[in-house]
Amino acid sequence: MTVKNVLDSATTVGVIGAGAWGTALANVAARTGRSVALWARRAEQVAELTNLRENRRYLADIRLADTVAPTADLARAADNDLVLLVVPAQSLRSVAAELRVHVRGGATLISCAKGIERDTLMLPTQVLAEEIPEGRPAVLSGPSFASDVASGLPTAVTVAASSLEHARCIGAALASATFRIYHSDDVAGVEIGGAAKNVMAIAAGIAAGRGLGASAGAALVARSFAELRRLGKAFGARPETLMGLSGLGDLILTAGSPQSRNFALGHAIGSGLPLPDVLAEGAFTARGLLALAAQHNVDMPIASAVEAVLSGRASPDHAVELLLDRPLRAEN
Ligand SMILES: NC(=O)C1=CN([C@@H]2O[C@H](COP(=O)(O)OP(=O)(O)OC[C@H]3O[C@@H](n4cnc5c(N)ncnc54)[C@H](OP(=O)(O)O)[C@@H]3O)[C@@H](O)[C@H]2O)C=CC1
Ligand SMILES: O=C(CO)COP(=O)(O)O
Repeated sequence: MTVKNVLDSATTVGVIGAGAWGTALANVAARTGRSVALWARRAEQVAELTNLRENRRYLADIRLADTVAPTADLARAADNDLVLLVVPAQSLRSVAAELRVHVRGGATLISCAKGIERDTLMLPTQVLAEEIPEGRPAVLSGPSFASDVASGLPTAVTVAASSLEHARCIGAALASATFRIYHSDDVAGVEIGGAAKNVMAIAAGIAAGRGLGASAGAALVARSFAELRRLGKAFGARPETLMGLSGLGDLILTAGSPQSRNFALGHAIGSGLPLPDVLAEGAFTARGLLALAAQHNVDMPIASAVEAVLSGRASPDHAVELLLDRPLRAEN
């Protein structure tokens, strides 16, 4: 498929994964007038989506658009020009491996997951390139809660691909009045921001749960961004990407809102409450993030504190003490 016909009005869309984000993105694609196949792995979920036109477990009170066709048939969702992969980062490889035989050569594969694969330290588009070499990988990321997007509230995200023209075409194919899509060719920059901000949002939640106050919260976000920027720079990410929607924008959203599942996990840890049973990608990415940082000689004390708490090596209070005990230094 050429980049040109990504823009074709006949371009078809498949969404792999019917959680909160996959369901919201299926509705987003449907807004452009396209028919969308939405794949869920469980037949009973497909039946519910088909009969109720609602995803009660993951995105309650939002009506599934009429042109979204739920399916348990992976081939049906994969056999499209644009395929959005919206499963957790740690499941992406196994899903992509199954998908490969069904994908059209040259199909655009858009990773919508935010994380780092634990065993390989790969970013999601690297996993896609390895598992489906016939596809053309891209990433969609930015500050965007599924429920906001599905409710039609204004949202802006970034799509990145190795070719800027490819990214532009994807953006043009999926954008709508309330879903603005900026384009970029800084794929690693966009993916690092999305992975790191989830870990930082856990730190912000822990601080809020411990009652450390708004000033500490702001300091934590600023110093979290310094860590994200240092790691991004080591990967060759552009400063405007890191300061843009997928970096600073998403950090501000998730580290500042109890609506974030990563923040909510941190808040529960900090306040000693039962942990919420939701997908908090930062918990699966913290260790990989630190391993990548170590490979690049990048200091990430906040991410390190989060990992120490998650692995049980430090209590939240001890982690805070360690951060406050660090030597005073120039701000960078
Ligand atoms: N929610 C949001 O606001 C946003 C989420 N994202 C990212 O999107 C990704 C998905 O998140 P989200 O949709 O919110 O997560 P949810 O927890 O809402 O849903 C996860 C979905 O993935 C499915 N799934 C889990 N494991 C597998 C597997 N091994 N094979 C196939 N399907 C699987 C689940 O199916 P089942 O029900 O059968 O377990 C479920 O449909 C994450 O990386 C997240 O960071 C990005 C931006 C916004
Ligand atoms: O990535 C998100 C918003 O941009 C969703 O954040 P949570 O996964 O923390 O809910």
